[in-house]
Amino acid sequence: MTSRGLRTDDQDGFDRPRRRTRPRTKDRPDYSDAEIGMVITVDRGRYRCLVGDDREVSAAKARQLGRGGVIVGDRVRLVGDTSGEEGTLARIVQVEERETVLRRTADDDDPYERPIVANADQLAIVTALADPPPRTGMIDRILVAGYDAGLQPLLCLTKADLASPDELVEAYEPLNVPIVVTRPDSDLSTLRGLLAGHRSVFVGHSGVGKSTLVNALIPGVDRAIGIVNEVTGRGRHTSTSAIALLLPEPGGWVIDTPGVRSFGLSHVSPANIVAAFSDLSAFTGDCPRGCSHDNAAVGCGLDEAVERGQLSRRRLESFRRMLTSGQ
Ligand SMILES: Nc1nc2c(ncn2[C@@H]2O[C@H](COP(=O)(O)OP(=O)(O)OP(=O)(O)O)[C@@H](O)[C@H]2O)c(=O)[nH]1
Ligand SMILES: [Zn+2]
Repeated sequence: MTSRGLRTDDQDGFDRPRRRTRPRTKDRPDYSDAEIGMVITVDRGRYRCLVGDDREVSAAKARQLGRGGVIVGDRVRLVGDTSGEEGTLARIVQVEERETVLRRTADDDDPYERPIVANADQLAIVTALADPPPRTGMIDRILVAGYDAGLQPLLCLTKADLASPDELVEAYEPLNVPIVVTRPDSDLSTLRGLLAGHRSVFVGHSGVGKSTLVNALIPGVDRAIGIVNEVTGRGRHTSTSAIALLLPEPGGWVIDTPGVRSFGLSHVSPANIVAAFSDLSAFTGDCPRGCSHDNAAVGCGLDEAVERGQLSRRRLESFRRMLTSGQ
């Protein structure tokens, strides 16, 4: 792989190929026979990587990779001591091209993109039915980020012992998003089935029960459950990085992420989101150039499809509500 194949979120930090007369091999070392690992978590500049099936290697980032640029889910080339033995440290010299990147902006006025997870294919939006109360705006925004990143969404409604899921189920059914409802001691086989063979990122507000779910899905894993410390007033669960965890047979990965307060979307374009829905993109071919496809759009092909009876009004409304949350 050449360094031109790199896709990172911190391009400036990377040593881009420059035009020189010196032999190219000097500029672009060949790491194609370096070992490949998957980054499973990041902690204070140390990257824990899984090499092969069961070797966990701690690694630092080579200086040429600059700031940022390596995130959980990345496939990386490792050199140096990759034995994984206690006290050893390998070096990440290259990031393989990413299939997907889930990102958010801290808020919409802050255009700095914060990539969260690489190479996932499914996005589990975890929302509590109560405590904390569900916020559809937040669900919509995470959905938008997921569609933009090319991830299959999945809505996971927790704490059904505290409140009914009916209203939310009704609101999200038109989007054809799979919905799973859980409560303490619920049978998780439907959820397991949806996760099998996928790399699923779990995203949601703090306290919705992500860690509780992960613990139930993966025997032996001990994700800290958020209990507020009475002395410090802060949550005991202070992890700041995502972590990738292997699911038991039939396999797949869960990537648990720290709770988020907001989900900025200034990096997302409406065209990208429409493209994620084949039932809608079929009608946007005749939209005026640069059509925003939202309620304010004039001559939008989606409205015309509703007029002709080819698209349900409810479906369009629910799509537009989601779209508006991304602006
Ligand atoms: N009643 C009820 N409580 C739940 C359920 N699931 C989780 N909880 C409780 O909700 C609280 C928060 O759960 P966590 O699993 O720590 O939530 P989290 O989403 O991982 O939170 P962060 O780590 O801050 O992102 C804990 O006290 C759990 O015991 C549920 O289905 N019903
Ligand atoms: Zn349109």
